[in-house]
Amino acid sequence: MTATRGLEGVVATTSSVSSIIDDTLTYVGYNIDDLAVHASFEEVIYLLWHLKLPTKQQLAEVKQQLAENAKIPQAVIEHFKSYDIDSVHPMAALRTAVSLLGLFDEEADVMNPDANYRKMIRLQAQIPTIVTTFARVRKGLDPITPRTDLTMAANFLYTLTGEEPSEIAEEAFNKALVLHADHELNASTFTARVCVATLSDVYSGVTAAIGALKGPLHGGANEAVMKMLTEIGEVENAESYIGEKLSNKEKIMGFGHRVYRNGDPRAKHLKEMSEKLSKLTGESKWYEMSAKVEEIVTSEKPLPPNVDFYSASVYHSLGIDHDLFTPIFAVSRVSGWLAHIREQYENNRLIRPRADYTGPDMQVYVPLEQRGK
Ligand SMILES: CC(=O)SCCNC(=O)CCNC(=O)[C@H](O)C(C)(C)COP(=O)(O)OP(=O)(O)OC[C@H]1O[C@@H](n2cnc3c(N)ncnc32)[C@H](O)[C@@H]1OP(=O)(O)O
Ligand SMILES: O=C([O-])CC(=O)C(=O)O
Repeated sequence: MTATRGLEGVVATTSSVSSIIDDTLTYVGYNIDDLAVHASFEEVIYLLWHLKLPTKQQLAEVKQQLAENAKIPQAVIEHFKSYDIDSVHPMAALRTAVSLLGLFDEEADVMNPDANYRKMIRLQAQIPTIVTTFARVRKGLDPITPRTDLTMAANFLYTLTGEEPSEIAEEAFNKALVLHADHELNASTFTARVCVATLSDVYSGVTAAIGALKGPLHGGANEAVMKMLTEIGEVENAESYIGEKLSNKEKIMGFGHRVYRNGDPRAKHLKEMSEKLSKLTGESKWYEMSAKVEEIVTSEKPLPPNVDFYSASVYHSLGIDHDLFTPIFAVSRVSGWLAHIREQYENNRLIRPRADYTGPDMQVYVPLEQRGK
């Protein structure tokens, strides 16, 4: 048995949800470039869960179901007030809150497809509310109940800030949600599938996935990109900052990808949005600095930007706190996790690979009292 480090190139499942072939990303066969320009996030949710685009009526129904289920239990809000909220990363809070949600769901362990679908709606609807409620509670502000007449993109920004977003802010946020929704067998989706393949419940699968998304080699990279841009500070510092990192063999956050070789097709849409928004806010330096970093990195190494790189300046321009960037990734990606969880249940087999043992062999047991200090 020989191990493939990081399972690179290993095909671990079949899936009809999304594909990456020759650097082209599709959701159920629809090119991400079309979806980014034309689709609402709600349409994408329906597409990923039903493997077809909704009719007008189906879209209206799913929107209504999501809107009606967006309120979170008061106990989750009280829970946010029960610890030192300023010392907690919102991804850790989200991971725990989603697990907690499961305790208030009478159907948490009911495993039939209809009950699972109702849980999918509840999780998709409530995760955005958890994120914005956490963000407000830690600022000493009252949580805002989501409105039933707003899109999911608008509702997120509304429940975060208390103000209805501008058209351009809603458009940018919707596009970000569409672009992050699913991505074949990425680390967090794989985690979700491994978890539910034991026939564990949907809440366990999503909680596990949030834990995997949190890391800076995956979803956590968008916050790390913003940290880097903040450290660079001004466009003219980019050259020396990046040069030093590269010569120290340090990773540049937001660059590189396990699957894409010629670039992440999502990045150009976020780059365009980043430029548009940073001009609009009069703070063009974040876009300019990002573009400069891209120019420097790509001239040194064959490492194009990934989805996390320009999403950082997009969210910053929308006035969002930097540590909420990865939770926003989860707000979108939960749609993909749930689609994969559903697919896993439909054709389940336990996921249990092998390890190539490299530890010591033929050891002789020494009694405790003979082992020295
Ligand atoms: C939504 C997402 O999850 S997108 C990815 C988000 N993560 C990041 O942006 C973090 C930065 N990027 C990375 O760490 C990597 O490119 C990953 C994790 C995305 C992909 O990793 P892998 O396919 O395992 O590549 P691996 O880490 O083995 O790197 C291969 C080589 O490229 C280099 N490399 C890869 N990414 C980078 C980077 N961002 N900056 C500098 N060098 C890099 C590595 O140092 C390594 O060089 P070596 O062969 O000389 O040792
Ligand atoms: O697919 C991956 O490895 C990471 C990624 O880009 C994503 O999850 O969107």
